[in-house]
Amino acid sequence: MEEFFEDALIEAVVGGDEFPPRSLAATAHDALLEACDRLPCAFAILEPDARPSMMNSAFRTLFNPSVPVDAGDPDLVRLAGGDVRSLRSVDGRAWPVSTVRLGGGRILVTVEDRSAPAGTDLTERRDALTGVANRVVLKERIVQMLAEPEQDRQAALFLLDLDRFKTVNDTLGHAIGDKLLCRVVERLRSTVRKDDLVARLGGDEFAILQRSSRQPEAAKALAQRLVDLVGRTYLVDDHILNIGVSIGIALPPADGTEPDRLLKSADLALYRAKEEGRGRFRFFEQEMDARAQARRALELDLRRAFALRQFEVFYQAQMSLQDRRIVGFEALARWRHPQRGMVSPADFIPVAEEIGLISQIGEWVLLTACREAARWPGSHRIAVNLSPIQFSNPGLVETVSAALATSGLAPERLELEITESVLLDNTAATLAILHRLRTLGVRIAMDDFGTGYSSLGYLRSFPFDKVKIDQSFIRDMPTDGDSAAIVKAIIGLGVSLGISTTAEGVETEEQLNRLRAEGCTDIQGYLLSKPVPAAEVAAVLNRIPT
Ligand SMILES: Nc1nc2c(ncn2[C@@H]2O[C@H](COP(=O)(O)O[C@H]3[C@@H](O)[C@H](n4cnc5c(=O)[nH]c(N)nc54)O[C@@H]3COP(=O)(O)O)[C@@H](O)[C@H]2O)c(=O)[nH]1
Repeated sequence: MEEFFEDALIEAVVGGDEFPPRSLAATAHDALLEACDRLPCAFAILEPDARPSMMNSAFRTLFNPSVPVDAGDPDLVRLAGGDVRSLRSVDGRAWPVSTVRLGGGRILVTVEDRSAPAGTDLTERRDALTGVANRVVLKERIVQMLAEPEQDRQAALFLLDLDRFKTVNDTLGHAIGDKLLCRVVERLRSTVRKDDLVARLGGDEFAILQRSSRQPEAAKALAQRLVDLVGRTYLVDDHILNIGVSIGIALPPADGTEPDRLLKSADLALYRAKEEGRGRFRFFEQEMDARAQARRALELDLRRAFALRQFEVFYQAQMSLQDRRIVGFEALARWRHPQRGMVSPADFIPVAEEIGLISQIGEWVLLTACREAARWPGSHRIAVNLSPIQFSNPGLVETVSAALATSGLAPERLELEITESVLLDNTAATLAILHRLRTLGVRIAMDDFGTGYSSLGYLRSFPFDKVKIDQSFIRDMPTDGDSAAIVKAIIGLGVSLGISTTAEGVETEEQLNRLRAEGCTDIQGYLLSKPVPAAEVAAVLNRIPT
């Protein structure tokens, strides 16, 4: 009874296609279907009129028979009548089958591995978890499709990537993640037509080969349905889960006449869909190829940049509003490339994060900044940015500790800036790392505050030393009432929590005066100084008193 009320409450709050809540019988039914999908054989149960009333995914993948409402699948009718002992799969191969008469005139049809044609293993052709076709089958189908006469070749290749699936897996565990994947597959299957193929390529990546003569309209309609359906709420073992899907679509022959080229085009379109904010679909466009090549060239240059010593660290002053003295500097990475010129970290840091170079760059910036700051006159603080990716590196605390030891910098002079996204994933582990860093004696600042999702909760979860107010609010403060109100609220929060506040991107005296009037403790921005090379730090210190 209690469970009913809880579920009814969830239903009222969330809505979605998985509600009303599933009963125990429905859950058992799900488990049975999942078990059937995992059996090392393909099977179906035929009604007396040869209508398949149940089939596992392997059977559907191989034969794709007419759906239950349609009694007319001729192969199944012949099989039920005992006229044939084999079935032809969608790729044209004949598969020997066994039949067993069940009660009520039903027939159990099974295709087992041992009865597969020579050289073919049923379990090797489908995904073990979800039962749908695997990459091998997908490629075969693409090859077949591309070999068809042009008028029959109308198809669209979809590549799908689930949004936020990793968070579910990481926070709730793989068992829930696996169940969620099976539910996603159910929805994909329910959305496609009989002639379409659903395949799992691994992890949370899926593909659909859609057959329709109405391209691109049919692909667009299916993509819209998929984004809507996959994005609806799921209830898995009492967990309410919300994920989304990003989709890239390639249309043959324009986007590829070879399977690999077609897959690549769909992949580039998927990449663009993710780049544009996820939860959407994109068709491949030729321009994506040029961009991908430019991006590959950037990656190659970035990989070489270390060996060629093209990185530098610039420093931007931070000033106390109480006495207008410099209290510290932020270390900002710079990449000086002989042909590209000075590449902005806004452009290369995300690429470095994606290709796994960020920890190396981050460590180098940290050590360089600590070494240079240790040589400055006075005891100004040095702030260094930490990428969220660096938190998945198990040696982060040791790296910081080694940088302090090697440089001789006093720990209290080092401030590590993290963004809210660090706390988004795997919060318990991240908090443990933050506490260990704090134990070293370093300060921890929350960067770009106000741009994330649940800023207030994060401020409660860890005793930050400083909050940096994102420069977008400072820029808009004089003209936009909402930004001014947000700045005021963040400063007020800092005062109440005893955390200092640094306004980023201060460019005018007007902004400075308003920030001081509101009680902001420090500022950073072009008004004081642009980021400068190490050799010019002394000049900044001479210009602005310390
Ligand atoms: N993980 C790491 N991230 C890094 C590192 N070095 C930089 N970054 C991040 O890259 C983003 C872009 O940095 P950058 O181009 O250096 O821009 C910084 C300032 O130059 C800019 N700024 C400062 N004052 C002003 C101003 O008055 N006007 C204006 N238009 N821009 C200004 O703001 C950036 C400082 O940002 P923040 O770190 O949020 O304080 C940026 O997100 C860097 O964090 C690195 O080593 N690792």
